[in-house]
Parts: sequence; structure tokens; C-alpha cells
Amino acid sequence: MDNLTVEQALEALLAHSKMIEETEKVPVLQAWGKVLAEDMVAELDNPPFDKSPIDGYACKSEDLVGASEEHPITLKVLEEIDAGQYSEITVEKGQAVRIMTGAAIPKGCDCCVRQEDTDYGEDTVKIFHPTRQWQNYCYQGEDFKRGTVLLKKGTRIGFVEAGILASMGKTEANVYRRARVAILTTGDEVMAPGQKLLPGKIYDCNQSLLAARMEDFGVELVKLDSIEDRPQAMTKAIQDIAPSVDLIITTGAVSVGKKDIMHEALELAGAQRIFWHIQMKPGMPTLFSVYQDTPVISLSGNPFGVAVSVDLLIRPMLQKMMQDEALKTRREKCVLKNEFVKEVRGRRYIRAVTDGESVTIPTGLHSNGVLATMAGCNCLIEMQGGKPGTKVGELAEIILL
Ligand SMILES: Nc1nc2c(c(=O)[nH]1)N[C@H]1C(S)=C(S)[C@@H](COP(=O)(O)OP(=O)(O)OC[C@H]3O[C@@H](n4cnc5c(N)ncnc54)[C@H](O)[C@@H]3O)O[C@H]1N2
Ligand code: MOO
Repeated sequence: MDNLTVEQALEALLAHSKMIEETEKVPVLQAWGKVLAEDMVAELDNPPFDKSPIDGYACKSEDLVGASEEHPITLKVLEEIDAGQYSEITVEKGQAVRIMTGAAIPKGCDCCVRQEDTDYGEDTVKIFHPTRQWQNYCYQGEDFKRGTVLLKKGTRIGFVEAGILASMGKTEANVYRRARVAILTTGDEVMAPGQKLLPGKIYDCNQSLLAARMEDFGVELVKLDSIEDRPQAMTKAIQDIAPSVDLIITTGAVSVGKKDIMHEALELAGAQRIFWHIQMKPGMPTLFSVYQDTPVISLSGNPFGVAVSVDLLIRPMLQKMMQDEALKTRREKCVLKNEFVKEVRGRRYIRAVTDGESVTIPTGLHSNGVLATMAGCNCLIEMQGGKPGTKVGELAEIILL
């Protein structure tokens, strides 16, 4: 299969992306970025008791009707309850307890009065303002109730989810094993940043770009390496790493040049070629193969092509493998703020910035080898072929990065 539409390519990529079923128990403190392998059900009410949201006095609201600066109402203070303490007493008419923020409200009370509205009395307290029934009152279970599914299977654990797990009293979470990925870049013209550039060489930016995106996607990066432009070297690199990973990503050497070694390297390895070429720009010469059950996606070397392909093609693969809802491709329609004058023959993806309603295409060069103008971009505009360009005010289909 060659020269597929983007949709056909995605279908083939997904067909060879296997869901990872292995799970592991990890401490909540180390669960950040991982995907829940089971629904998390609350085994308690939170808060587990009615509690005060203020520092003041808990009492009966019926006692406070008509309270004012001129005619304060005096209540007997039975005791003080601090946060973390629990009192078995029952407050009757005409009585109150001194209470601190976060402390359990005793039986008989239906409101808490701010201490600023009182004379701060210790044995008795004067109250200068009425307080409504259930005002300044947090109910048992108002955060969550016992038996509620708080986090669904497939949820990626971020900072909020880690907090929710902790408030459920969990110390461990059952998560899917993260996808293991290897990144192999090619090109005798590329050198690692930090080295002194020699004539004809450029710095390798694809490794850092892909490694950073893998971190964002929550995968485990098992290998990040630069392989010399020799088919045998790439064959060996693929054969060595394949048993330990779920996906191999390569960049460069997939076009038609004499040094475009990926085709020969994969053939030497005995990999099955699934497709070559997608009807899109950038990323047209993408090559997809399977080596002994391990998918190998070979992107063109052009950095902007890599940046587009990692979100358009690789992200859906990892979404399926890791069953991670957070990785689902997010599309929106936004109003174009400016024009893109290049003729669009086939499907094209353009770097852009959206504020959620409109979308702006950065000025500067939009060549597939140019990455700098993508700085600050947060979306790609998807343009269908056969158009002379874009017009201001048109609705554009965008993919959020
Ligand atoms: N005669 C033809 N030439 C080309 C065609 C074609 O159809 N006929 N297709 C062009 C298109 S489209 C693309 S895309 C490129 C794809 O080339 P390769 O995938 O073989 O990639 P390379 O040649 O290795 O690299 C392309 C470009 O990107 C630079 N590069 C590569 N790796 C890195 C890296 N790790 N970091 C930074 N930059 C990198 C490389 O130096 C090249 O400039 O082929 C066209 N040619
Ligand atoms: O596919 Mo190439 O990345 O279009 O320039």
C-alpha cells in the first residue's frame, strides 16, 4: 500500500498498535503521568463529617434571628473544637461552641458564625449578625460520596487526580504500563548539540523534539540514539532494540536519495512494509513497517515534518496503546485571522496559534525544514487540497497540540 490518504494511513497505523494490557501498582506519589487501569471508587465520604469552613462559633440559626450591633444575641459557649478534634456533645438552644476552620461541627448546630461578627467571647459570646440555616456549613460527603466512581479507567493521573486519589485515602494506584519507545535518528549531516559544528553539518534537533514530546505523551523513552547513514547500522539498531519496545520511531532517510537508507535497512531486517507515502505535507515520505510485531514508523528528516507527524500520526498510536483519554486528538473550528498564500495542492498542515476562537498563522518561513517559526504555536491548521490558500474570516479546522 503506498500513497495513502491521511485517514487510510491512520487506519493502518492503528491496526498495528496493540493496546498494552499489562498493569502495575504504583505509589500515588509516583503515579503522575500514568493511566488508570481501573475505575477508582470512593470508599468513604469526603469530608467524612460536617465541618466548619470558618473560624467562629457553631450554633442554631433560629437563635440568631434579629441579631444586630444594637441588639446582640448572647449564647453560652460550651467548649472549643479545633481542627482535628471531634466532640460528642449536642448543642441546645441558647448554646454555641467555639470552632476553628476544618473542625467537625457537633450535633445540634446548623450554621457557623464568623468570629468577626461576634465579640470573641469565651464563656458567653455576643453575636452581632444573624446567620442563615446551613450558612458557613460544609456537609459530610459534599466533596464526594462513598460509592461514587471518582476517576474512570483511562484517566491520566495529573496533579488534580493525584490529589483526589490521596483524599480517597489511596496510597497506590493500578496503572497501565507506559508504552516503551525508541527514537533513532539518521543522517551523517547531523551532530549532537554541544559538539563543534563541522562544515556541512547541522545540529540534530529531531532527537530533542521527539524526546520532549514523548515526555508530554507520558511514554517511557527506552532509547534515544543517532545512527550512521549505513543500512546495516540501522538494521542492527532496530533488531537490537525491537524486543524491548512497543514502538520504534526513526527520522530521516526515507525519501529517494542515494543515502535514504531506511528502505534497505528495513528490508535487511526482514520487516514487513505496510505503506510508504501519505498524501500530506509535510511528512509525505513517511514509511511504516512492522518488524517482528514491533511497529516502526519512519518519518522524514525535516524537523517541521517530524513535529507534525508526531502529533498527527504517532499520538493516535500511543493513545490506543496506552488507552489514554488525554491523548485523543482534539479538533476545533476557529476563525482565521490572516492568510496563507501558498497554493495548497494536497492536504497540508500549517503551524498556527489559537486562542480558542480565532487562529493566527505566524509570519515568516513555513518551509518543512524550518522549525523556528513554530515557536509558541499551539495548533496545526488542517487544509484540504485544491485551494489557492486561506482567506481571513474563513473557518479553519485546527488540531490542538
Ligand atoms: N528528488 C526528490 N527529492 C526529495 C523528495 C522527492 O520526492 N524527490 N521528497 C522531499 C521531501 S517531501 C522530503 S520530506 C524529504 C525527506 O527526506 P528524508 O526523509 O530522506 O530526510 P533526510 O533527507 O534525511 O532529511 C531531510 C532534511 O531534514 C534534515 N534533517 C534530517 N535529520 C535531522 C535531524 N535529526 N535534525 C535536524 N535536521 C535533520 C536534513 O538535513 C535534511 O535537510 O526529501 C525531499 N527530497
Ligand atoms: O514531506 Mo516533506 O516533509 O513534505 O517536505
